[in-house]
Amino acid sequence: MRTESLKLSVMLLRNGVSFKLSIMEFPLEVLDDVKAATHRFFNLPVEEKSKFTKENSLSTNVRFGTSFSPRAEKALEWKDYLSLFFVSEAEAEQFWPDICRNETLEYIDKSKKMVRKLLEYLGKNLNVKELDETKESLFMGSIRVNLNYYPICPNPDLTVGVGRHSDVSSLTILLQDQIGGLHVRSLASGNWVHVPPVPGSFVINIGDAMQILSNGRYKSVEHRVLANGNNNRISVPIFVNPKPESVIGPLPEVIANGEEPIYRDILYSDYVRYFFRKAHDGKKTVDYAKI
Ligand SMILES: O=C(O)CCC(=O)C(=O)O
Ligand SMILES: [Fe+2]
Repeated sequence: MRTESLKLSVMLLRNGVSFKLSIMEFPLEVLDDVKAATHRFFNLPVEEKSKFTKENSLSTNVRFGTSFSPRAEKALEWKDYLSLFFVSEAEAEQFWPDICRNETLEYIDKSKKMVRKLLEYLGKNLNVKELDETKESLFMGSIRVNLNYYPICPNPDLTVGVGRHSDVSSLTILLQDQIGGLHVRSLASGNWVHVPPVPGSFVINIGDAMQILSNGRYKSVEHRVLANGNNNRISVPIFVNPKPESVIGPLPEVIANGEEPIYRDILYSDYVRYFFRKAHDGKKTVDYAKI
């Protein structure tokens, strides 16, 4: 298998600075394979894809859909997606679409080492000495992968690919193709900054769960994707989340020195439910957890 070192750029960690964290081995073939699998799935006839809609899917962990929150949006987001919540290989074997299953499982599997490394690194700044079982279930207790497909949009000025939002994750590992269109909002200037596709790299987003667990020391990154009038685009984010049944709040290590908690303890699944009830709306969701 071809292995080449992978550039990691961590964006907007605290004050709008984007920098490279470390270099590690990652089989780039796995990334090519999951991107090809994404194209294969979305190229299926609509009857095939429709087997995985909310109404038809045999599992609540597998969902094909359009847009984000169609009933709440003023203009539909120009995006189709297949969302896969990972339970086990056996469950995936049974319910995930054959056409992209193995490639997606491999992508998750190969990403785990990198995720641990990133979380250990981020944890150090929070006085978290090691990723023991408790911390693991808070930071990386569940995994969701989305295969995103943004079709060419005839009127790209009238809508967006994805509206401005932050992710509910602790970390998001985002693989994008070469088309471009992802923007992040600089905390320092408030300006939108394009995240240019760099072959063989991931974009790593800090998500809301990390903001809450770190008592606001790490800020989740606001981002959006513009609609594109000329090209189809794909992306494949892995959302590294707390376990749905975890109670998340500022970590004891963070507030041990007397720091005032600014977030309350909330059930993670309640937070996620709240997030998905409304249209994308910037970073307001995280205020739900404020004291
Ligand atoms: O497609 C992208 O680059 C970003 C997708 C995204 O923000 C998401 O799925 O939450
Ligand atoms: Fe996102």
